[in-house]
Amino acid sequence: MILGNVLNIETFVDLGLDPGSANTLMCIKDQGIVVNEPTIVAVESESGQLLAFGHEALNMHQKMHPGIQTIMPVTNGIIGDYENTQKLFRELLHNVKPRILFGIHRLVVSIPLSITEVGKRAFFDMAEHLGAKEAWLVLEPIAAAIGAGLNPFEPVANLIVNLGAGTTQIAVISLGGIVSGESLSVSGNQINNAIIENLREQNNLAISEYAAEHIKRNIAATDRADRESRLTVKGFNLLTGFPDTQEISTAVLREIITTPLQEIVTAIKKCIEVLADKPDVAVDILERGIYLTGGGALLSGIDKKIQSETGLAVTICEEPQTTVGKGLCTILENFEHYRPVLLDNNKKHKQ
Ligand SMILES: Nc1ncnc2c1ncn2[C@@H]1O[C@H](COP(=O)(O)OP(=O)(O)OP(=O)(O)O)[C@@H](O)[C@H]1O
Repeated sequence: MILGNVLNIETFVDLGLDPGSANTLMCIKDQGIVVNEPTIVAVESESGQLLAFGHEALNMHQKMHPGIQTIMPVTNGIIGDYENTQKLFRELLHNVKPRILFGIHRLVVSIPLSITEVGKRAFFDMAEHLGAKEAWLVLEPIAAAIGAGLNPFEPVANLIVNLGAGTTQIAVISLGGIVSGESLSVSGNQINNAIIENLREQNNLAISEYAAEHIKRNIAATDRADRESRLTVKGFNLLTGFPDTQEISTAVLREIITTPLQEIVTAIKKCIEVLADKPDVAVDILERGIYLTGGGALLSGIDKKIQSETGLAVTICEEPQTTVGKGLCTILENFEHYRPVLLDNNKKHKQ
């Protein structure tokens, strides 16, 4: 409830949290996405004191001196560093506008398919530390399906592929559950790593994560989506021991990212192949195709690549990096309707 437009303060809110390996999104019921920041903090190495978070910390990444450390506390969609995740979420919440006066009533967090019971417990503990009265979890592909405007309860199967930074989540969803699913630890980060490793080995050029990200955003997954050209790549020449600039053809760079992309395509195919004993589900997928969500769906030509390898139509969802966040908003706004797809911590919720 808004306390006052003049004060611009909320009392208790229902909050959605999409804690990605690269980006954290938060949404508030009836207000949409209110936070979209990189999942990173910068801390003082000795004391661990927080110096910066989100975009500001990302700008410091890989440019620090030994006195400063940057940490990406969420790994593959699960909490890797509890203390720094908590610091980050607290700061992000503190910056939410309109200000939250008393705290969180209901918190819904998206989690990857591969999460363990310990991983779920970490999110429930985090919710308690953040002062949430109720905590709920939802599998990321289900939140993505809802965000894409699909009805997860329908007796019709939908194939969702969420291409994040740390994981690729592939799921066939029908009747509110996962018919066939796979959580692959090959996604945007692994494509960047392939670029970094190949240029180091083949060109003796050491480049930053930032440079690899820039390259990836300027090449395509298939030659049919790419206009052949050359990219200027700056880095450190390991032979001369000096900074260096090299012109590298997009065809060569595209070849470098083929291996991780092929692993993603193979995993999608496997998820479809296990449907041999469920022909009706397979027919639904044939008719409806594949829905791509997550920031990785923005890789130029990835739809064409998956389409040519699977023979299925591929739809890239609008603003795919926010599809899960949009799904969380929809869940908060229709909580009782979506409750069957949510997991709680089996504790009695505080009144
Ligand atoms: N234009 C683009 N071309 C290619 N890749 C892109 C583009 N824009 C963003 N990405 C990639 O999208 C990924 C981030 O997507 P997203 O924010 O959905 O991931 P995340 O939710 O943080 O990760 P995860 O779900 O794995 O925990 C990064 O790997 C980034 O490189």
